[in-house]
Amino acid sequence: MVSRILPVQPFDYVVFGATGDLTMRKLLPALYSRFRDGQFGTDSRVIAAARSEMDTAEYRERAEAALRAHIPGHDRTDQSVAAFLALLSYAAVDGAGEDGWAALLATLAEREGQVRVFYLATAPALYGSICERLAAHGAIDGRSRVVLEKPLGHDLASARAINTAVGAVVPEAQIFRIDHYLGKETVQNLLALRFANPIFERLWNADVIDHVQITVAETVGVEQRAGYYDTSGALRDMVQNHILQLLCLLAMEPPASLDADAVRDEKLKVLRALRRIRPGEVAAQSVRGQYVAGAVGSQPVPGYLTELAAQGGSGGSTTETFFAMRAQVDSFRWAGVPFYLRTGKRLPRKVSEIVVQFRTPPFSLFPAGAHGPSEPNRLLIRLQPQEGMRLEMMTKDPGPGGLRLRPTGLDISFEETFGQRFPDAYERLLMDVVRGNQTLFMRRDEVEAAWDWVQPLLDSWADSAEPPRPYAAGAWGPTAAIALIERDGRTWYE
Ligand SMILES: NC(=O)C1=CN([C@@H]2O[C@H](COP(=O)(O)OP(=O)(O)OC[C@H]3O[C@@H](n4cnc5c(N)ncnc54)[C@H](OP(=O)(O)O)[C@@H]3O)[C@@H](O)[C@H]2O)C=CC1
Ligand SMILES: O=C1O[C@H](COP(=O)(O)O)[C@@H](O)[C@H](O)[C@H]1O
Repeated sequence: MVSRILPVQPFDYVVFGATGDLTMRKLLPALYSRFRDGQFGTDSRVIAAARSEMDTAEYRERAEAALRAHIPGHDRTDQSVAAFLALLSYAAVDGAGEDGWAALLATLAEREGQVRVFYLATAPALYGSICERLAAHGAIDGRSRVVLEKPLGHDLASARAINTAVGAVVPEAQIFRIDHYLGKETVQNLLALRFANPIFERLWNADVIDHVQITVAETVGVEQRAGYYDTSGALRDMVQNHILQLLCLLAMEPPASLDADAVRDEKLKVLRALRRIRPGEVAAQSVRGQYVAGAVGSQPVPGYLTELAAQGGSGGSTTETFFAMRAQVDSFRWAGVPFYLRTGKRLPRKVSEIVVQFRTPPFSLFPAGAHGPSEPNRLLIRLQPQEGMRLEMMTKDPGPGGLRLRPTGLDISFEETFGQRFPDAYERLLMDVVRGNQTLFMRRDEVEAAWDWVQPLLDSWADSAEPPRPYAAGAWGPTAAIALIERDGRTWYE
């Protein structure tokens, strides 16, 4: 159980894209978990919308199967599942046309005055047209919120076009651009780590920190999402949003308050301070890769192109499934401190981790060799799995006869410390939308600044005849990714 549940006001949650992968794997389980924990009651409703023709009974069957597949048995009861399913109804609606809107609007009209959330879990190309129709039908009022899934657009121009189309009919204060990484407990903990613990904040600068690494590694391939992934790739799928958000939280100045705009203003400054990559520097500062057949956890797995072909994709895709980069934040605080970023599919382990490596002492009393190994201090922030933190430091190896050092660590496992289930990121975010709290959502200028920074990479790849570098599934990306950091005399933490 999650501690201290603050109930939210009754709502109607309308999910467009309700038959899709995201709804089934994440949104319905998150809503169920919040219902089971008593955060909302039977006076709220979930209205599932997609084009497929089916009735509510059939949708509830699908939803039940999804809950059974994605919520562990010890976290659900037949009674609470049945009570949750009773809140669901289905409306066949075409977000790009006129079919089905009358029935949806009639359902909404049954609860005038209720908070309405319109969650757009569809392709981003539909966001503008769904919002225009919602507005034209009078479904948007001061109590409505619209949630936009990531990645918002395909590049800077399309992101701007979507923001403009949605912004023309929905006020910015009612738009929630979701990045589920911001809903992860360990990501929010970055704020607590930095700003509730002065010992760290005083060290959080270029005088003390040598470099920062952000790794978001996955063992899975493209799963059943090849159609989406092949048009996206690692840069759009993971870096433009999740990894840049992590970088912002690590690098930003202390906000004046936890007010949504105060936090988002500081993140925006980081995005704007990120050094733009010039076309001639792309190859030296970044590496893109694509996996070929290999083995992950001793299981043989096919290459990306084979997985793509199995889902009807055509050969010769140059979509990157791995990306690494040396980024630089041009500010007083971070001058000269590289931020090494990497993410990929079919890597050896699923791990999301931040490594803050501190500088070595200006003079060593313990030269390496004579006194055992010499390792720099590092703060490891494990976002998932085994969430926690570890401060790596040198200690004296116990025993007589000389003074030898040994690397040891101060470890905090969040699971052991708090002894409770960590809610899925979507649980927190879905309820924040109902509350109208935008702190953990991205503002228009933030999203566009992030696209603005990645755009030169996208342009350079589009102009280049060079394909991504191959790497065997189960390796840490192409060898060029190792060279990227080792050229600087540093090494990836593994
Ligand atoms: N899946 C994931 O893990 C993640 C997904 N996302 C984002 O979430 C969004 C949805 O992704 P995902 O669930 O994977 O996609 P899917 O392709 O699995 O689902 C798309 C959904 O949109 C519906 N849809 C398509 N066209 C229309 C239309 N004209 N009107 C109404 N509904 C329509 C489809 O149903 P039907 O065909 O019946 O209309 C289906 O329910 C995307 O923007 C994606 O980038 C973000 C993070 C993770
Ligand atoms: O947004 C996405 O994130 C997932 C990884 O999320 P995590 O919470 O499991 O770390 C990724 O698999 C997917 O491709 C991407 O769209």
